[in-house]
Amino acid sequence: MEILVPFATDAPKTRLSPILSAAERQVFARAMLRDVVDAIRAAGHEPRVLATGSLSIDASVTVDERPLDAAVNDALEGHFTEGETAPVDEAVAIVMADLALATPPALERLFTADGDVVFAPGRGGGTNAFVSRHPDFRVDYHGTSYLDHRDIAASIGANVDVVDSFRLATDVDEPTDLVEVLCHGAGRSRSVLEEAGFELETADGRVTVTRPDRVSEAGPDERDQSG
Ligand SMILES: Nc1nc2c(ncn2[C@@H]2O[C@H](COP(=O)(O)OP(=O)(O)OP(=O)(O)O)[C@@H](O)[C@H]2O)c(=O)[nH]1
Ligand SMILES: C[C@H](OP(=O)(O)O)C(=O)O
Repeated sequence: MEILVPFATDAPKTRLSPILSAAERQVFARAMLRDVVDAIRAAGHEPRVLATGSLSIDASVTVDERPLDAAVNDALEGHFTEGETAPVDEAVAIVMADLALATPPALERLFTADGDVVFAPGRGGGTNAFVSRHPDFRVDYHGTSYLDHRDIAASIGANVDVVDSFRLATDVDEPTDLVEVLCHGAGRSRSVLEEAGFELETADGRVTVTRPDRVSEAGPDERDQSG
């Protein structure tokens, strides 16, 4: 199975800017990417990173500067048209790079599920990962992409399966998502947060993350600029 991991190299994870500086977001995004690559490998597959720019990582990297949909759709099309001899039933998977909780067993469930298109939906309406065995399936990310992708699958007559997985549904987009990494994560993503001083905080029965040694009026980016 061909497995692609899209990755935005410049200014990744902007929604984490309230709690991570630009430089920290670069480090954290790369840590998540490496955890995802490792989990895919441990599930028995060799992924290829589909990046917007050059990237130093121990994995195959294809650079495509175009926006996400264009880059992924070109890869999907190429997968099914590449060479007359390519087996028509060979699957291709797209796994997002911000699935910090992804484990080999969770990925294996996705990779082995039946269906022309198999989705691992993300919390909040996104499409965190999918497998396609249908040559005409194309993506339309952002917004409620999971619902849009189901519509696209229906429009081409593809049968759909869905993998219900907490680990694959948890993409790390917002500051509150760091709670999940500290609660359930392992590997580099969690280590980066711990080394940056993040801790879980429980107040009034709610769990958030806090960074006791960095409490400041200024946001992370402002702190960076002030040195
Ligand atoms: N190849 C490629 N990957 C992208 C692009 N935009 C986002 N990604 C990747 O797609 C996945 C999901 O994207 P988002 O959750 O929006 O991540 P992001 O763009 O880093 O985060 P925000 O800036 O907060 O939206 C992540 O693995 C990103 O690295 C793009 O234009 N090209
Ligand atoms: C790419 C996008 O990611 P999200 O913004 O939902 O994290 C999506 O899954 O459609």
